[in-house]
Amino acid sequence: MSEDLDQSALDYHRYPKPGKLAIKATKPLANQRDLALAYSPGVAAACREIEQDPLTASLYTARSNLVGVITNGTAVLGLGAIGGLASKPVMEGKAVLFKQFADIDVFDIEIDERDPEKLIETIARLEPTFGGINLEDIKAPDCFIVERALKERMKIPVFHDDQHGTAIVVSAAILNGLRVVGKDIGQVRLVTAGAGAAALACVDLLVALGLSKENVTLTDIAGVVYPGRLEVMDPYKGRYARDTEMRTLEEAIVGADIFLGLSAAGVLKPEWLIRMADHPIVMALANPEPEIMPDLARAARPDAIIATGRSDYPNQVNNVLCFPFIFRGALDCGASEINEAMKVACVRAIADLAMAEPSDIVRAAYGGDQLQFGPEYLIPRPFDRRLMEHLAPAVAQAAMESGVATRPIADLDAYRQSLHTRAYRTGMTMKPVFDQARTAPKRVVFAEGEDERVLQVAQQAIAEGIARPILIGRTEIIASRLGTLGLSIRPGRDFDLVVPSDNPNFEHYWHAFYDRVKRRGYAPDEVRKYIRNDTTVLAATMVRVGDADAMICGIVGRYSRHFKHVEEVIGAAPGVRRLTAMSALVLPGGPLFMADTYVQVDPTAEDLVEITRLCAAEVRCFGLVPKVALLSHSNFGSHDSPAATKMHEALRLLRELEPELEVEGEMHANLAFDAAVRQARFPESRLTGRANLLIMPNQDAANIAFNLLRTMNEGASFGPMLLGTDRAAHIVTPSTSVRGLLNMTAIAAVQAG
Ligand SMILES: NC(=O)C1=CN([C@@H]2O[C@H](COP(=O)(O)OP(=O)(O)OC[C@H]3O[C@@H](n4cnc5c(N)ncnc54)[C@H](OP(=O)(O)O)[C@@H]3O)[C@@H](O)[C@H]2O)C=CC1
Ligand SMILES: CC(=O)C(=O)O
Ligand SMILES: [Mg+2]
Repeated sequence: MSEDLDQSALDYHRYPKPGKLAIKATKPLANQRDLALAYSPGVAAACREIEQDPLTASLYTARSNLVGVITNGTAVLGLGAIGGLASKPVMEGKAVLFKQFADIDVFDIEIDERDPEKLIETIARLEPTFGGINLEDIKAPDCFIVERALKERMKIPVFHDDQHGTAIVVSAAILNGLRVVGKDIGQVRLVTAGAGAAALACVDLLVALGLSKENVTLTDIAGVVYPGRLEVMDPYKGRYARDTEMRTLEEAIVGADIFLGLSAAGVLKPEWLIRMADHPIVMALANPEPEIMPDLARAARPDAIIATGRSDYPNQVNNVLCFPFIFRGALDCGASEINEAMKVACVRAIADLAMAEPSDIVRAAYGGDQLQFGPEYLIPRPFDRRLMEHLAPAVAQAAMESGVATRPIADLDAYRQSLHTRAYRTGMTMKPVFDQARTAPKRVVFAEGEDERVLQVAQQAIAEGIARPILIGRTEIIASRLGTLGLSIRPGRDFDLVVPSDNPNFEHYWHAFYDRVKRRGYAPDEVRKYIRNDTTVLAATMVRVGDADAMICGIVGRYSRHFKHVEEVIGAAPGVRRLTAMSALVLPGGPLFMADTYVQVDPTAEDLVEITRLCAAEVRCFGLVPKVALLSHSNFGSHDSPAATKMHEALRLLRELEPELEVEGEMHANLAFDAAVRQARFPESRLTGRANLLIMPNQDAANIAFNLLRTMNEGASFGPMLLGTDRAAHIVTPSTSVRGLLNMTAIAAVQAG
């Protein structure tokens, strides 16, 4: 790992609060009454119910959505037995993945105990706390003993992620790899590097899926596992001992179709690859350094299909693709265990999803990457938001069919639909935008380049690879603030610096600005002053003449002042009548966009149509299908005030101009979110589910609603995004945070592309 990545990782873990997790209350506790309900005496009612019927724990406590990620720190990634305390960042990390990918809550538990029997005793006693147990990074063969004993003793799913999570993802990748190369699982020969937790579970599952046991050769630190071997042996490896003269991986790999590495860095030599069968599958999955780097493997065997556990190469085979989603399905149907049928269902669902036609939404989420099933795309990517709705129902169905579901799901289609909605509210709103920005980083100029938030964002934007920042400001101020903040970026090397008082392009810029505003009452002298003193004018002019691709201003001063200059210098794109501002919130129900929050005070019906179309196009950049509600005090024609009539007229025009757009109105705000009430009130509604874009009748309504929601919810907000401009330009507000500014940088960079 580079020193830079190390330092960034340390900062990530340390600031603004140490660690990656916190506990959040889900019920109000604001007054004496709340206290009486949450705690004594009210809480006793919930206790009594559970005492009488233990299944009601899923109704009155968080247990049914709570997983324990439990380790003793004896085989942490490829780092070895580093102990419970040092393993805590990994376990907190697993917890965050559970939450972000599948909305599952986790307590990470690190236990200082190496004796398997004592470990079993400790974990078994935690059953009242959890809906499921995810064992992590416990060394082989202890992990087999611990898992088997806990499965027997506990009535909740116990799942050793390094074994089964890995095995499920590896099996999906191998099944699909064999499809690509046209080989039959019953015929192929597989050789492993590693005979520990992950490797043995992979081989077990592959054998269950049709791999012939006779075609498997295990190798580990002592070479080939054969009958009678004494060195580092255990009965678990012994099950695959092969009667052969071969003693080394170098010998065993000759003629093999599949190499499965779950061992250590650099174990596989390129020259050995040459002796594998045609079109070999090479899975080098040791973390963080694989058994062979993909470039070396590719050079030795151009016909190979190659996978690693890393995110920086194609075909990332990592258990993160499995554990959040298999637990989602298991928890939702109250499964008492995760059995073989559920694992196989998960394998098939992962494999099938990779072969499904990628939607435009998924393509957008990966910056337009070609996600076509083939040698470089064997299994879905971890950020594929379809994973939860495909995998969890398949797992739940298998649990029900195999009789282990204590709370069977009556309507799987409705369940699938609810997961679809859930997948879009798990904090990944900005992901598609960042991915798109990364594909072709743009030059983004910041008018307030001396601001500390801008300096931090500049460093992060460079690290994220989303933009090349241009900062407007004074050399010495920026240098001193970079020092105070401990930031490593430097002008010239990492970003460009434009000093207004010493600007070599001064002549060029003031002429360009003058050209734009000479008919707006500006005199040449005044224009020169603006270019020297007003950094918003300077930034906008740079974008206008092509010296920057996008701009961000507004951290200091009023929105209206910045807007005036941006409108003068950059103006509207051809075909756009008026600019508009859209703001966004990330709410528990998913992202919510609103317009016009800052620019158009009282838009006409025609203006509202343009606002809706500009905003809907922007919503698509977030990988979302726009669902638009035109809001009003009137409900489907219940009032005929001018404000209600213009919303009604806007809908009529939108139906003509954008018949494909899912838009409905005019309606009360609650109907935008509550599909059932909407359907009862107006059965012909063309809006389905929850609206994600609210178009308000005027700026007062939009701005007030946005600020109310922003204050009352803890969720992130971003924007305002200025839409309809001829070049990408955004005016943020003085209260913007570093994260908000970084988001706007990514949005600006994407628009500039
Ligand atoms: N991509 C993914 O999703 C996952 C990757 N992994 C990675 O797989 C590796 C193994 O993990 P896990 O099974 O949990 O750990 P274990 O400790 O249970 O097993 C490690 C195995 O690798 C063998 N081994 C170690 N060093 C060498 C070497 N130099 N040459 C040959 N064999 C070697 C060990 O041999 P011996 O038995 O003789 O000691 C043992 O069989 C780790 O790097 C881990 O990060 C694990 C889980 C998921
Ligand atoms: C990915 C994982 O769980 C491991 O490497 O241990
Ligand atoms: Mg692990």
